[in-house]
Amino acid sequence: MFGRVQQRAGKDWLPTPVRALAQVLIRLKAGDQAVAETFGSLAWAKGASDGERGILDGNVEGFKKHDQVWKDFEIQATGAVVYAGLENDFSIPRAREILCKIQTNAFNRLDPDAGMTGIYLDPVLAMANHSCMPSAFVSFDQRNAVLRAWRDIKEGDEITICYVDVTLPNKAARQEALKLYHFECRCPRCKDDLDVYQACQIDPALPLNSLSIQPDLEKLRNPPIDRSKVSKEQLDAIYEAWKTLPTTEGRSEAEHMKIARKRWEICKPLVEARMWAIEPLTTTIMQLAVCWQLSFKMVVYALPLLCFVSTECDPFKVVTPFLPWRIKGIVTIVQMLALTAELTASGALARRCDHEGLVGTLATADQVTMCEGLLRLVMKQGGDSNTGGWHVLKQAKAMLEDIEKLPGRETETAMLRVWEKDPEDPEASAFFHDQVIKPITTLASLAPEILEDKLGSKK
Ligand SMILES: C[S@@+](CC[C@H](N)C(=O)[O-])C[C@H]1O[C@@H](n2cnc3c(N)ncnc32)[C@H](O)[C@@H]1O
Repeated sequence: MFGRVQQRAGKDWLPTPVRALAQVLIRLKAGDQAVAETFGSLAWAKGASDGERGILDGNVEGFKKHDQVWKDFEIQATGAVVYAGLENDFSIPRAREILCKIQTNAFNRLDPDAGMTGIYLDPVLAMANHSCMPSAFVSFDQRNAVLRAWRDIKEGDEITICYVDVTLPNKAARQEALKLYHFECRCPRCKDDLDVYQACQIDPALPLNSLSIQPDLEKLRNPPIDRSKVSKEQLDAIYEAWKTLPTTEGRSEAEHMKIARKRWEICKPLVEARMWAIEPLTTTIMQLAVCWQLSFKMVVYALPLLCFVSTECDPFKVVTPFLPWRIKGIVTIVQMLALTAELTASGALARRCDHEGLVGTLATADQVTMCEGLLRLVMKQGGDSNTGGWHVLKQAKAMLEDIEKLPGRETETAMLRVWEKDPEDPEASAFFHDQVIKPITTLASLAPEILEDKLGSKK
């Protein structure tokens, strides 16, 4: 098939849906029973009106209403049939219906590391309906999909998942992303158009954060924000204005800073309302942190920003602490702490950073214990959601093993091991709080001032 594409189109690749459709057709022709039960029998796919239609729903009537999409599907169906050499086996309209089934039921394999990396279809997982406040989520571990509870699920409760990026900023953005599923979401978040703070407050997963990098449940229940400073209309206007600015990908640090200052200016009302978890403010901060991580001059400043995003933004946006995004955020903090620990030990920290509060906090914190505590948290949160292949967890495990080999840390390691076994143990819990959570919270608290200093109008 790829040989034909190369010959006819001079390309060595095919769009993902075309490849997926071709795979279904080839399997059908080869007599694969499971594929026939899922997508429709061979007779049906050939055009017979009395053939079995398969268990998957394709929303064909819904797709037909979108002229352009319907035409694109025809081109894609033709491409799959022709390039697979199956012109004499399948009718294009039926191939197009199978494509509708694929589009309706396949997961975009959205990877926290690599972004979009193809699609995944499993007929059982495909039965889960959507909610923007789901009870479960699917994450990918190499070629496996893992369905995991987002919160406690009682027997008889519906298992729902979020079909789109759960961190999309508002109802309009989620509805747009859901367009091709042909339904209007009526979940509690959409019904009352709740923002992330309001949605977090009513999310049954909120208490799970007692074992997280943001264990202050009171803060999650009553966030210290001032909603009166920014209206709903303003929120939308900020998001729209932000989108008109150039993106920061692939830019030099100087160019990124220029754009970040404009973004900061646009986000001012959100900053004043301390609504850090509302987009586009979180992304502004996170992208700046990523830029600073690669900068010789600013690398130390990336640390408080990352702590800030992990404690003041992510828990509101993604309420469940063991979602890959949140775990990855913690591992990134550990990587940064490994660097600042080295700078602190060699005495180079003060030369690389002129922020007294930041230098002082790092000088008094036991950064290795912070790393070890965070890594044990990651292993606890991430360990059983995963079949073992996610490289972020492998990395965390390797870092933890390295720390365990360091001499003279027996007391700290012993205490953290007690915590890992029983986070409620009073002594171990107090140790974890003092040595890990407290310094992270202090580092995070420096971020607003650093951001204003580097991005504010006086610059
Ligand atoms: C992957 S399928 C889910 C399984 C489907 N309900 C079934 O019985 O085959 C996706 C389709 O289910 C329907 N659906 C999913 N979530 C929904 C929701 N929250 N409200 C209404 N319809 C929904 C939509 O038609 C959507 O295109």
